[in-house]
Parts: sequence; C-alpha cells; structure tokens
Amino acid sequence: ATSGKSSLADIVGGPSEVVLTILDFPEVKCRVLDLGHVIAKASIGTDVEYISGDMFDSVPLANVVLLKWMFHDWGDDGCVKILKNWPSDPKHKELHALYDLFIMLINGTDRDEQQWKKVIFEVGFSDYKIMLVLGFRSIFEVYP
Ligand SMILES: C[S@+](CC[C@H](N)C(=O)[O-])C[C@H]1O[C@@H](n2cnc3c(N)ncnc32)[C@H](O)[C@@H]1O
Repeated sequence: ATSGKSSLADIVGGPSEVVLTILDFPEVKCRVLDLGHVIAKASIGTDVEYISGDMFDSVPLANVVLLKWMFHDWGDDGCVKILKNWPSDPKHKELHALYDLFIMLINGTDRDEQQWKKVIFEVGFSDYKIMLVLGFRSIFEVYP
C-alpha cells in the first residue's frame, strides 16, 4: 500500500528470516523490524527493508503484520500493549482500513484459546480465527 504494492511487516523478525520465503511473491513489499544489534546482522542484498527499532515505540506500516513466535515471551499486559500499538497509534489512523488482517504464529502450549480470547478482546479486536498447524503451533487471524 505504501509503495503501491501489498506490504508485509515481520515484527521482531529475528534471525529466522521467514520473510525471505515471501520474496518469491514480488508483488509483496517486505519489511522486518527488530532491535538494532539483530538488524545489523541481517542479510543485505535482498528486497527486504530492514528497520531497527523497538516494537513498543513504533512499528512499520504494512497491510499485513506478521508476529511469529514471540507472544510467549510476554505476559498478557505485554501482548495487549504490542497489539494495541497498531490500532491506537494516531500516526497510523488513516491506514486503519488496510489493517484488516493480523497474522500471529504463536506457541499454543503457552496460552489456550480461552486465554487468547481474553487478550484479543481486551485489545479491542472484534473477532478472530485460529488455524491449527504444525502440531502445537497455531496461526491466529484477528480482525479490527
Ligand atoms: C522469539 S522473538 C522472535 C522470533 C522470530 N519471529 C522467529 O520466528 O524466530 C526474538 C526476537 O525478538 C526481538 N525483540 C525482542 N524485543 C523486541 C522489541 N522490543 N522490539 C523489537 N524486537 C524485539 C529480539 O531481538 C529477537 O530477534
């Protein structure tokens, strides 16, 4: 959207660089946010835009936000704070309509569906969908 393409932001992309698999889809512009010392070691020479920063301060704009394997590091308060960063940030207000889908790959052993439901509705999302994949992991889609 921001560049005329669809865009995906991998927040706390970390060293796994899952986003590199998405480069097979050239119509999607990919951004990865992580802390400075991790971004300093990121691959260069790809079309991925690497951004160093703290996800609690600000996050890159994108149509789709990928939050993979990170919620287990945070308590409910942290998860709510992370997820509220997008819908409540006035800087991003004009892009709200584009934020129709958040994809989160989470470690399902840490929170069961009821515990996730509480977090998701506390953030203010209106609905969610869970897809069970890879055994104990799940993909969550949450809707504004
Ligand atoms: C387990 S999480 C993400 C893992 C990654 N998405 C994956 O699937 O392997 C670890 C990453 O979170 C990053 N991280 C932790 N706190 C952060 C913050 N406040 N802002 C941005 N990145 C952060 C760390 O630097 C680390 O690369």
